[in-house]
Amino acid sequence: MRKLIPPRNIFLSILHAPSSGIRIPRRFQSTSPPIVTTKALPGLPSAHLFRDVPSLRQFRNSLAHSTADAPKRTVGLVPTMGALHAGHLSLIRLAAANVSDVFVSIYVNPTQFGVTEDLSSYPRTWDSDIAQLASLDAELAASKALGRITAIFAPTTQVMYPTLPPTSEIDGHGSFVTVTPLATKLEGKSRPVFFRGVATVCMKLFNIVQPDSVYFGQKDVQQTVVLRRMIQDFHLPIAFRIGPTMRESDGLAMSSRNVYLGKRRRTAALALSEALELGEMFFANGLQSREDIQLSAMTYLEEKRKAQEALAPGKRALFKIDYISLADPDSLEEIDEVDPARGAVLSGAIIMQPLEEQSQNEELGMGGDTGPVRLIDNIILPAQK
Ligand SMILES: Nc1ncnc2c1ncn2[C@@H]1O[C@H](COP(=O)(O)OP(=O)(O)OP(=O)(O)O)[C@@H](O)[C@H]1O
Ligand SMILES: CC(C)(CO)[C@@H](O)C(=O)[O-]
Ligand code: BAL
Repeated sequence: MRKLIPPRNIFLSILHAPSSGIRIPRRFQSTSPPIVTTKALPGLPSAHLFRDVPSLRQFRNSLAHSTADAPKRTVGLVPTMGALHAGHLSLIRLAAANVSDVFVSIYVNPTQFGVTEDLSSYPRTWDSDIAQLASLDAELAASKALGRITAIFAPTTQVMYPTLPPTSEIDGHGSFVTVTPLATKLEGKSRPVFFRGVATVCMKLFNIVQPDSVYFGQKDVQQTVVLRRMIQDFHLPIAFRIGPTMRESDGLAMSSRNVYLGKRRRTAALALSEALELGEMFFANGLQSREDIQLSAMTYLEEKRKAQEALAPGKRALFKIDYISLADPDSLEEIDEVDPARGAVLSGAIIMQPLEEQSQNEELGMGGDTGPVRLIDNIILPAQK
């Protein structure tokens, strides 16, 4: 069985990276994909795999100039951490509707994981990722979409952090992008280095790829707010696009981390999307106060939590509630009343606890439901037109 939280002493295991002389802790080393510079991928006839910056830049530059028989091409970047699912694919489809060349990055960025978080066990599913991209690219070709997947960027950590080993320590050294106070709210309260890591790696990806547009999912709403602010504040000439949250048929937001949920935890986890839907329903019926929206959602979620607590250990899936927030869509400040001209973001986070007792033949998730799993979700309460 895999443990989700790496033991602290993993930091004692330091490996030597011979080509640079930089010592990179094992937890920051990439295990997959194969080390190559650029090569064609099976099932992806128009795509190249890049693992370093110069080769990708060369390819990117070749797209920047029109020739007598070909117009200038446009590049859209979809950053991911792999373990692809329909949410990621929807962003690639959105990109392909807007640009000629879709670049997909697959990189599990160490600096956005806190020292006790699930970096070492984060799902890495390279073969399945490539198979899904191949089938999507065939779909794009058949549908005559504007764009195709033409580059997959899967850098190593040495490529992404060329001078200093990356750090997840709050006071660690390195070149970082910080976006405050946005990054300190909500997710940032529980994951203090998270948005520093996200903003830093996205700045690197944007500098390397130089995309015309970038595509992010609504599911990670605070990430979109932080990155949009970063693009604005640093005058990056990039269009920022957000794709809607893709959900399972029962409403659970798709997430790479859902693979850790066996049937019992997955069923209990629905409480989060249901609570947000309840708040949304009140808003849709004309209610605008925090009490009517945030408090109703919170009360519903708390009742569901207590209902699990009341069950026997072999039957229940305990979870902790981190927050239910009703916030302004740009500042993420908590609000008492939704301003109809601005709308609001209703968001939440819960932490599914490990199962205490498992029954025989129980359907378990990856890792045997032995580690905590953080789940987030949100619903946009739209501004009135
Ligand atoms: N359900 C979804 N619908 C739409 N976009 C999504 C969904 N889930 C993730 N994305 C987007 O895909 C991009 C890459 O996300 P990432 O690789 O971290 O996957 P993830 O499912 O969010 O993983 P995690 O479980 O770590 O949160 C992000 O822009 C993210 O918002
Ligand atoms: C944007 C991102 C790829 C940066 O590592 C990651 O935070 C994600 O997948 O949402
Ligand atoms: N989708 C955000 C990546 C993370 O939770 O680390």
